[in-house]
Amino acid sequence: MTDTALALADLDFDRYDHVRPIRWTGEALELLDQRVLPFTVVHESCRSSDEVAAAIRALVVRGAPAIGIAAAWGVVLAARALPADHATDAAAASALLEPALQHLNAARPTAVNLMWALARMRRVLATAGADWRAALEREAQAIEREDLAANRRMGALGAALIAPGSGVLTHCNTGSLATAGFGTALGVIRAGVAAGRVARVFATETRPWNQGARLTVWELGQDGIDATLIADSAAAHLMKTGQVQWVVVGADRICANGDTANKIGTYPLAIAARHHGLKVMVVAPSSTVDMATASGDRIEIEERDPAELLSFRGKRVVAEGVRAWNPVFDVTPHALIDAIVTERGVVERPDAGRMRALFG
Ligand SMILES: CSC[C@H]1O[C@H](OP(=O)(O)O)[C@H](O)[C@@H]1O
Repeated sequence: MTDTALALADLDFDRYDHVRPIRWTGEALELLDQRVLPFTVVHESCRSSDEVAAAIRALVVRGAPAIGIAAAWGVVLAARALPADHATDAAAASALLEPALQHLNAARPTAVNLMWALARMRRVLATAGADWRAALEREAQAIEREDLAANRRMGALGAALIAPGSGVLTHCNTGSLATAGFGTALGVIRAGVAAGRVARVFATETRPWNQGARLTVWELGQDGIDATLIADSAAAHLMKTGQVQWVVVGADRICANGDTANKIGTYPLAIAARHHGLKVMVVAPSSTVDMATASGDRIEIEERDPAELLSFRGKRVVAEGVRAWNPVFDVTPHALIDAIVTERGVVERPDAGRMRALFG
């Protein structure tokens, strides 16, 4: 039974939301450039859907929910770029905007939140009246608002699973930087710390892009939450010491049977956790659940430029002529996951039947 007494009634959410990756100004989409955090805080201003697609592709904005939100605003920018007299109704606009939506959709292949957000914007175009431009803006605002509410609820639900005095290991960045705020797995950690259940936080560096080393420990530090950084390769050794009881991670796509695609390195963490008797919690909003994909072997795993492995901040760190392979996600089988926490509820020991019971 999941205790929702951790409904965070007394949690000061503003204390936990210092960074916001996305800000709509009414004219442009301001994106916190995560490529240069934590030492440089600079925003990239996107004034077209193509600029948003390029920013998603380049990881200016990253994190499954955040790229869905950014893409939704990209559709708003594309609509604003249509000459006022050019598309008089939603049907005409839908046809004219489709190339922009397809370009946004192609920015990154693994996080289903991107496709989910664009499908919501298409539904608006298919049903809106003469005020379709305003309807698109309202939908992008709703997607962002719903994500923040989902993260706060998941924080409560996930923290309730963690016994007081526990240690938690997290991977990649799943915080305010990857969402509309508060975070998914980091939201559970924030709630767990606030509720006195999480006593120790460890974060992996998360090679090669170092989301953990550059983003997670910085983001938690903004909240005054003490986190210990470890090398990815130290995770199993840490588990052996008994300092952690949970591995808590996010997701980019959760399949109909509970198989979960997440940042590369999640799969070996789950294997090591099972070997050492730790539990694995996946935390993601229902916008990350893809019931149309039966199992993890059908997920397209993004492979990025090998230069992300061969160089660091533009400086080559490997001898010339060396080849690299750079898949940036892997799939954790549902059998290695103890709980999938969503805003609709918790699926414990996920399998196809238990996923269907919650997601239909
Ligand atoms: C709540 S973020 C979910 C997910 O997205 C991250 O990937 P990336 O940094 O490449 O966008 C990572 O896999 C997180 O767990």
